[in-house]
Amino acid sequence: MSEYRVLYTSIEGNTESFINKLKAEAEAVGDQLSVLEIGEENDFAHEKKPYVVVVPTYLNGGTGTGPEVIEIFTNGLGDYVDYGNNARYLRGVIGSGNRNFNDQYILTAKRYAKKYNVPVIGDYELRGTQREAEKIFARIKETLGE
Ligand SMILES: Cc1cc2nc3c(=O)[nH]c(=O)nc-3n(C[C@H](O)[C@H](O)[C@H](O)COP(=O)(O)O)c2cc1C
Repeated sequence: MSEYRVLYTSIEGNTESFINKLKAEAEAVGDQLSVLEIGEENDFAHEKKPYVVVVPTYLNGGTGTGPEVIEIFTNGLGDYVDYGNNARYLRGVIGSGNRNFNDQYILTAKRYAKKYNVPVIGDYELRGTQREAEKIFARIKETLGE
C-alpha cells in the first residue's frame, strides 16, 4: 500500500467530487490518498513529502490569456504552495475547468505549472469521470513514485 499526497481547492464542489473519485480509485487498487482541502482560511503548514495539486480555474478580467486575466477564488492554494518550503515538494498540477472557456481552459493549472516549473499531469472538465480519475490516479502514482 502506498499513500499519495494531494492538495486541492474547490469552490463549488466539482473538484471535491473528482477527489472522491480519485480516492475510490486509490482504494480499489489498495492505495490511499492523503488529501488536504485548502480554502482561503486555512492555517499554513509545512508539507513534508512530495505532493500534487488539483486546481479549478476561476479567472476575471478578460477573455484572453494575458496578464490582465487574473486568478480569483483559488489564490489560497497558491499561497499555501508559496509558504515555507512547500513549493519544493510540488511535483505536478492537475487542472480542471470547462472547455467553453476556450483558450482559458485550465489556465490556472498551466500558470502554476509554469511558475513552479512542474508538469501539468492531467486535466478534466467539471466533476470529471471515473475513467479520467483512473487515468489521472495512474499519473499521480508515476509522478510521486512508489
Ligand atoms: C466565474 C467562473 C469563472 C470560470 N473561469 C474558467 C476559466 O477561465 N477556464 C476554465 O477552464 N474554467 C473556468 N470555470 C469553470 C470552473 O473551473 C469549473 O466549473 C470547475 O469545475 C469548478 O470547480 P469547483 O466546483 O471545485 O470550484 C469558471 C467557472 C466560474 C463559475
